[in-house]
Amino acid sequence: MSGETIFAIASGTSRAAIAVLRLSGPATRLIVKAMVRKLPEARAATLATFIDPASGEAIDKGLVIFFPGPHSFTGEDSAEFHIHGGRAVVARLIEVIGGFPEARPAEPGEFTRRALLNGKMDLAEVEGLADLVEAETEWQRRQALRQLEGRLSRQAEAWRSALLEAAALVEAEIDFSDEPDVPASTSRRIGEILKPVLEALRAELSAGRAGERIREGLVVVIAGPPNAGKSTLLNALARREVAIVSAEAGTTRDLIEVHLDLGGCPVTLIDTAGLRESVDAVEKIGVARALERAKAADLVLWLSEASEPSDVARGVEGSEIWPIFSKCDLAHGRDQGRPAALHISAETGQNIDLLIGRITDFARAASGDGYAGLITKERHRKAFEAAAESLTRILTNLDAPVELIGEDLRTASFALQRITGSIGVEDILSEIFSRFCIGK
Ligand SMILES: Nc1nc2c(ncn2[C@@H]2O[C@H](COP(=O)(O)OP(=O)(O)OP(=O)(O)O)[C@@H](O)[C@H]2O)c(=O)[nH]1
Ligand SMILES: [K+]
Ligand SMILES: [Mg+2]
Repeated sequence: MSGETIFAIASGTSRAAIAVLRLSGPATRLIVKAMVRKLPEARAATLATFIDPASGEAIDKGLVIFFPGPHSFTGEDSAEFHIHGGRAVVARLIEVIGGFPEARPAEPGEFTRRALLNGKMDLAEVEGLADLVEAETEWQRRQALRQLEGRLSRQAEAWRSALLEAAALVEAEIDFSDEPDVPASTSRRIGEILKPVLEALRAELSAGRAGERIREGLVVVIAGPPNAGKSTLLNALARREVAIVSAEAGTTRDLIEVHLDLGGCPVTLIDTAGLRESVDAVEKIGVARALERAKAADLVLWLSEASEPSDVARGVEGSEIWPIFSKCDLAHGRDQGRPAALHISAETGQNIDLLIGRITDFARAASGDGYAGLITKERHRKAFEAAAESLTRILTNLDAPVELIGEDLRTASFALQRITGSIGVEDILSEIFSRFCIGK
């Protein structure tokens, strides 16, 4: 694989002042030299005229940076061309580089894949990088950067070396002792080594899904009867006209999503079709989708007009549901005496900021107030749980036969190794790299 030299525009496809083309692989030196006449100093941004080696014609003037392997992102020779971002410039450069028989366009995430294969990054760090590229809020950015910088990896490795230390004691017993039982001093020492690891694992697991919530964002669904003002509320919360509003019941059919950043906390707000028994085939589908999303939501804003009997959350039991009364600017909306619920008007803006404040508080609490623990994905949690389970078994029965202790140590160690990807990662790799963009 590393016999091939790959290239891609790493700066996205939209028009911009500057575009960055990335190149990595053994033919990098040859291509750079051919295009700027001489190999530039390593790792220094160098002004150069890029030429088409076939005709000698200038393509553009810009910066070239050469990163000799192994001290590069991918671990192999690589380079960046910073060119003007015009479509014709980019197209010509791609054409010329693609004309080298040694070079081919990169697959999504292929630069990072090479970094992983060349040991420049481990799996948890790659996940952090993918999350950083996708981060939309400050909390997501910070969490992703911590993982990219190796915080999760280092901790998993530290725990694993403690397990190896315990395993060495167990091995010594198996090799050198004829006794079926572990001497008390050895099992005490094993307990001393493993107890803090188990406690730390349990502390991490006690944060629930906070890290995953930060990564994925909280889902808040606006649901309720037709014409309650759901789409109007979505627009008010998003502060732009996202959904169509009309006096006609049954306006919204599809799910309409907006991404909000509530104090750093990512929230996906979803407007849905008004819930009613409909004979219209399309509206029926809309109602079914609305119910499905509401059931899976972290929070449902159940909106209805104060003048109407509130038919709270039919069919969405199970989620956290807040009854909210709309159109409180209308006279009949006010005198209903429903103090428990929030009365809002998207028309006048009454209590909209209060509602945003409450959703923000809910979202922040549900995602652990910014969370700074290690678990950001279900697979991390599964691995921690598996390790904790094996360690619990050992610590509750330190007098067990050494072979059993050894077996549990191996299981725990494997679980932790899956975090950094030193074993059993093929299934996870394709999932991760399918999310990467071209040029990363
Ligand atoms: N007076 C007043 N009218 C409102 C308010 N919110 C919405 N409306 C009106 O109520 C009507 C229905 O609003 P929509 O936002 O389309 O209601 P919806 O719940 O999305 O309706 P469906 O998508 O059809 O289920 C429109 O005519 C809005 O202008 C409000 O706070 N005050
Ligand atoms: K409507
Ligand atoms: Mg609507």
